Amino acid sequence: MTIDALPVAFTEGSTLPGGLEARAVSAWFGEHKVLDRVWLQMPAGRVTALIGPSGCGKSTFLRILNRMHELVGSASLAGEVLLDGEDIYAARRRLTDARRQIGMVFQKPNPFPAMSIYDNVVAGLKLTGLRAGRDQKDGLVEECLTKAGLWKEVKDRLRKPGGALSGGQQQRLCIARSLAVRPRVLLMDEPCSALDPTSTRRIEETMAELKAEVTIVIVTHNMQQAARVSDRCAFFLAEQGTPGFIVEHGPTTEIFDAPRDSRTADYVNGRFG
Ligand SMILES: Nc1ncnc2c1ncn2[C@@H]1O[C@H](COP(=O)(O)OP(=O)(O)OP(=O)(O)O)[C@@H](O)[C@H]1O
Repeated sequence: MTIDALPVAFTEGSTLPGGLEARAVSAWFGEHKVLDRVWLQMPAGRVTALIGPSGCGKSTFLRILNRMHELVGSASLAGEVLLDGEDIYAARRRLTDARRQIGMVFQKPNPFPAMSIYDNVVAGLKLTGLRAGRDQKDGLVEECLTKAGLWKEVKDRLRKPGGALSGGQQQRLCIARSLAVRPRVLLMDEPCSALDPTSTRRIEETMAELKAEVTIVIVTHNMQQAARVSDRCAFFLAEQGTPGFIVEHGPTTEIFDAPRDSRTADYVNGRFG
């Protein structure tokens, strides 16, 4: 497939692609059950934040959403993950398709340090089997670095190594790299926890701009960040050694201002976790 065959942007008023839905997702590491029947809709065009205390299964759930959980030898899961209504775990679906359609940005920026900024952005094309000519690549690099809010800072040094950028710039480079294969969904696992407040703000602005064309699901421990960036929130909890589950989910304003469950109120107000 060539890069041109992939969708670029969506016209206003159209049904946005990129809706993600978890149905009765449970997860195990060996015999240890860490998630119990999680149901969650993550609508297209929205930022969904996964919040909850350490160890309640947020990262595991995020990794299930793009089939990274199965990379761990002892890991197993049950349930379905639907992307635009189709189960990404269906037997006929290829692993590489799920990973291309559902990208991931990690806690610690992980560009290829010796590779140039330019080559970092286009690195995913080869891995996912997409072909692009030189001009297409040039256009793609500018487009993705612009969307990631990095173009102006790096346009005159695209051949410099990715590892020479600041931590915040490296994280935006990783976002640009994820965007280059035109994902429908971007998963972000605590993407700002290693960054200073200014870099954090830049990433949050980038998320606000991106969400119209890429569905975003973010794990964050920072309640102010969840309140600032997300449209919807899901509160996970694992009580006394039991597997993680969702206590409640809904519009972010409701979760923060009028939660139905007292445990949610305690968590978002910093009384535990
Ligand atoms: N590779 C692994 N092997 C075995 N157990 C694991 C593995 N990864 C996570 N776990 C366990 O799964 C449970 C959920 O972990 P997970 O990292 O998903 O939680 P989390 O809510 O994201 O935590 P944190 O907020 O601290 O990142 C924990 O009990 C953890 O110890």
